[in-house]
Amino acid sequence: MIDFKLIVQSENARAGEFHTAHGKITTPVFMPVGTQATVKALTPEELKEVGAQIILGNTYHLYLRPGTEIVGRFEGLHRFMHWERPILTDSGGFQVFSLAKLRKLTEKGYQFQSHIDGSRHLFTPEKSIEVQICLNSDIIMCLDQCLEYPATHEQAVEALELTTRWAQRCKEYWEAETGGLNHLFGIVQGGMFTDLRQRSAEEIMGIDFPGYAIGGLSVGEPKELMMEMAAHTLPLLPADRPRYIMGVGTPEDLVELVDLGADMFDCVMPTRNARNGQLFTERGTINICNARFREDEGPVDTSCSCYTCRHYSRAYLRHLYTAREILAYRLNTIHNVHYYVNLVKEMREAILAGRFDRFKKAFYSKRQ
Ligand SMILES: CC(C)(C)OC(=O)NCc1c[nH]c2nc(N)[nH]c(=O)c12
Ligand SMILES: [Zn+2]
Repeated sequence: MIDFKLIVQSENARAGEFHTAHGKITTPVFMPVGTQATVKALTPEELKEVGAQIILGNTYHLYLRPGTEIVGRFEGLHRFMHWERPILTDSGGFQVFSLAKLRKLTEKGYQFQSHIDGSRHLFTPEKSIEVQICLNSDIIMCLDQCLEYPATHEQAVEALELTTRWAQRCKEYWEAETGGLNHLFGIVQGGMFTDLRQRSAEEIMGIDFPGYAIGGLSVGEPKELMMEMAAHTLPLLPADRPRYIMGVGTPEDLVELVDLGADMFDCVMPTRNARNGQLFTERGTINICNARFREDEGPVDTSCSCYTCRHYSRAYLRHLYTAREILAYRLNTIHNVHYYVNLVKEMREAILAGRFDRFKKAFYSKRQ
């Protein structure tokens, strides 16, 4: 079982820690996304330097390419990609829907055609767990049905009921196959309906998992609706287990959700926006290609201690980006991932010091 320890709770914000087969994780934690066994543009050494504790991989992508046979040769992802710290793998559900062609959802699982070579596959809950065990990831996710937005109450009921039946199948297969080498997290769905979020949470908790994720958010709904669903669902989850909000979010989202009691986050924003020239600072985001940075000798953010901010000016980063130089993507990504990892680290420190409210006020006051 998981040894999640709550170190302090101020209001709803929590600081905790738990162990995995590849080391300890302190929460709140941000997980950089490394979909195809790499956090794009960074080496594992650079990831460590920016403070990443754990990264996310995607079962759907790695199953299709390079495939479990090759990753299995290296006894899993860690040796294959030279990352010795924890890895969380997503189960493939929502990737099938956002990437695969000609996909069909049946009781058995997802039927789909690979977006790479058109080959046909059936991804069942058991198959997803089998692949994640082969990847040797430290936290594995149930195969769920992530519902698009908007959806009717009826559609949300169907999706949460399937998600519950699949969660049961995932747990049974996981118990038979590993019995605890890794942590299997359940995923709560229920669309944008508080009654269904409640029902999904109760059904998933009824199966009992080491940790719980809230899925189906940041699917295009208004921000206040996302926050309403999170605010309703988070307190329902057991206090002694990690709570993971999937695919979220902006820096503001992370501050709000930690305040509501969330512990774990993953999001493509820091890495994807870095490649689009959008950089995060304590005053908000900047687009580095903007002409106003042409002669700016200052760092991206004067309060940032990352490698990029210690050695390079905005003028140079703007030059690299407008010239589409490869180094632009690397330096931008180092800064953005450091920003996100550092933000949750500062929140943890504030919670431990009993001054999270002051932290939150200061966070917003700088972003006027
Ligand atoms: C559409 C985007 C990616 C913006 O957001 C979501 O889909 N957000 C929800 C989400 C992200 N990752 C998930 N993994 C799984 N298993 N299930 C989910 O619901 C999700
Ligand atoms: Zn920086």
